[in-house]
Amino acid sequence: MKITDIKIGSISVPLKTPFKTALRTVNSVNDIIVKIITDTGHIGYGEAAPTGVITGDTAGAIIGAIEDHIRPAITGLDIENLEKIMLNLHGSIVKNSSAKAAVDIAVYDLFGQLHGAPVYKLLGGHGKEITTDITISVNGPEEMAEDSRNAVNSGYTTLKIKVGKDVKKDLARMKTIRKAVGPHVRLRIDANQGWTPKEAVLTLRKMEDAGIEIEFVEQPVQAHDIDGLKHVTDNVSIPTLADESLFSPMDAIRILERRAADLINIKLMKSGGIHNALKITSIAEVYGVECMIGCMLEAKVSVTAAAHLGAAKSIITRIDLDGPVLCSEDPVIGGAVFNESKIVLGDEPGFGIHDITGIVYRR
Ligand SMILES: C[C@H](N)C(=O)N[C@@H](CCC(=O)O)C(=O)O
Ligand SMILES: [Mg+2]
Repeated sequence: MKITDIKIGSISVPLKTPFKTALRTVNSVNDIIVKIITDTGHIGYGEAAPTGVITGDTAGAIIGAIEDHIRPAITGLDIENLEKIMLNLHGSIVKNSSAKAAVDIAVYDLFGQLHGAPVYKLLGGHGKEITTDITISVNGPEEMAEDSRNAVNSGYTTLKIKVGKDVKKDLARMKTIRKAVGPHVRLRIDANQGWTPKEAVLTLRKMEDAGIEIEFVEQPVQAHDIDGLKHVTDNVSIPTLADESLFSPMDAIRILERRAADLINIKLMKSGGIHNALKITSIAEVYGVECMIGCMLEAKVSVTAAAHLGAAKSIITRIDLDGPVLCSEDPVIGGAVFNESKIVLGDEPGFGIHDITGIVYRR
């Protein structure tokens, strides 16, 4: 099963409601799709999310990285030799983790098809059903409380609350939401780098003092500020989780060796795909640190791939794969079934993706 071509296209899917974080406001998922074609007629699908404010990757840069660097480096290689493909993929260009993720996902889709098995079984096979949280966008306290109540009524037992925009309002946001949903709903918060280390400690301590139970705080401070992240970790009881600070396996070693965070968030768009994400899970196992598997604003191709990884590895104990349920349409035929908080993986080989509607390929 040799790679003969990589086609590149794009999809645009409107969101149900605007997605708002401390970093950006978005109304639709506009992602790059790759389709790897083999000499045996098999097709592997992948997806890249151009999340410039987090990865630095834009749509144009993703297309350029694949066309000018990745495609020439892996065309002609046999899917049987996954190791060689991954060496060439990751050696073809530095950074560009989203472009690498899209191609890595499509290659794993083909690897599963080659072996006649769903990818989660090839990666460890821990389980085939997982439960995701849902994100509550950052807005005024009352609007967030209403969104939280609606999510709980739809069956979500864990909410990921976006904060970090206008620090003075964050305590009010959390008090109002906790009151609205009651004591039994799990609340995790994501500041998306919106606080200084001092603001983070002060705000989180106020939340602790107010008796607001919080599962963990995600990325309280700027991505590069590992000292600041450690300062928060050392000075509040709420566990911290590194997101934007941790892209690569080397980042994982640096953060875990210093005990700068209590938990880590793996995203295929940051790690450059499953190959490196597996290295991060192994590092986390060595340090005994549990992981979350997360996503950017992504549609069902790449989130299905992330779900297979999340289902395969027992060190991944938390799931933030709500991209597809935030979308108002699903252009992907096949893949995992996303039914609100429940994600069920199929038994078809690879990722079980059959087609994507409304896609325009470049060549
Ligand atoms: C969509 C997911 N729940 C999420 O919040 N992901 C990111 C932000 C993604 C984006 O801006 O596209 C996160 O920070 O965890
Ligand atoms: Mg985050």
